[in-house]
Amino acid sequence: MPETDRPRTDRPLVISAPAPRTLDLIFTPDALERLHRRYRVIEADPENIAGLGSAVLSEARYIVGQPPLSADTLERMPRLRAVLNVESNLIDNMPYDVVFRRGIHVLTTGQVFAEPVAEMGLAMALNLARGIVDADVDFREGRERWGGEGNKSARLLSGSEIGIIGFGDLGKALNRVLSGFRAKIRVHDPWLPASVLLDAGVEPASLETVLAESDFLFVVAAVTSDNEGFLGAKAFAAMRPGAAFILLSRAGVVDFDALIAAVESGHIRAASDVFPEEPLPLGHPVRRLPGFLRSAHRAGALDIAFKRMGEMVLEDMELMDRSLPPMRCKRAERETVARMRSKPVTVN
Ligand SMILES: NC(=O)C1=CN([C@@H]2O[C@H](COP(=O)(O)OP(=O)(O)OC[C@H]3O[C@@H](n4cnc5c(N)ncnc54)[C@H](O)[C@@H]3O)[C@@H](O)[C@H]2O)C=CC1
Ligand SMILES: O=C(O)C(=O)COP(=O)(O)O
Repeated sequence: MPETDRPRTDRPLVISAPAPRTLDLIFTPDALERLHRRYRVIEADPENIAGLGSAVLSEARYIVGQPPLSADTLERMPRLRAVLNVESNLIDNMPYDVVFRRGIHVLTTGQVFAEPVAEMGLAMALNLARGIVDADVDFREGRERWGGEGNKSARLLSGSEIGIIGFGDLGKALNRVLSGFRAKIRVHDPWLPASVLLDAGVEPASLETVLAESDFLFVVAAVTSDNEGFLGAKAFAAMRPGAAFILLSRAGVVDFDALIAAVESGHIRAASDVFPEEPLPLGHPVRRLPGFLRSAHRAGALDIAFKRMGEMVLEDMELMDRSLPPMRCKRAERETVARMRSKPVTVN
């Protein structure tokens, strides 16, 4: 039996606070069994980690989840090695200076969403290009237009010019799924050096260039303390007439009223997976806006993605148990962690 599968008598202690996830969501039954075989798992109220008591806090090696932690609580957790957040977004809810000074890893499993979101982005782009959903609705209602008649405003993704705003896990996955389309892909990401983009085969570009030179523009930038609402009326006006604006990260990077106005005027088309309020009120104007394709924050939330989170957590905890560094999850960086502002989901 491999060393990692052997039942342990001295099982390390894990505090479980995975909200908004649950352990059943992120672990397959087999993985959950492996978790319990290797670790003593204490379920916690994420809002009251301090209330767990000193016996638990002093033993805890890992936290699965991203609950708020005070400096006092951290002080009571001398054995803590990692916070594994089972989310994509990092929340500014713990004293990161203390966490980094202590060498505690803060890890995110957000990479699991990259392929699901990229595929949804591709589907949205093709849909905006070919009007598939609208044509289906017309067909159901008996007013379909046949052949070229139904393609008056259709265009090709192949050979087009594409912009990607944000080149983290989502942006990189999007670039991969777009690789068959012979498109020219420009990327704007102010936190990355040009060489990272060039190595990925894309052209580094300013925000102005991606806005002005794209037929399809994908937004997969995280919301940060520096960029809230940075895509507004001026940005939409700078886009090519008829271009497609595809928002996949968070509504917080966009002035949503200005986006609605730009689509309403017929200047651009848009698709979005994310909205300023979720769920969106029934009377919200974007619900009935022609030229706008809506998706109810479904891009990343696939069961296969959630189950990968559990695998990543287990693999990294097992590495750290052997005093090796975590290799599956992404580490929060001391320079940027407290600047992240993407609002966490409330519905999985
Ligand atoms: N719709 C959905 O289902 C999902 C949405 N998301 C959202 O997408 C965002 C991105 O996810 P990941 O790629 O995994 O995160 P990531 O942290 O890997 O990448 C974010 C990228 O944004 C870049 N960035 C920061 N400021 C920027 C700016 N002003 N302009 C352009 N780029 C900028 C960063 O340099 C980084 O490369 C997350 O913050 C999350 O909120 C994530 C997963 C699923
Ligand atoms: O599903 C998404 O949109 C995500 O970004 C993942 O959400 P979370 O970071 O877990 O709130």
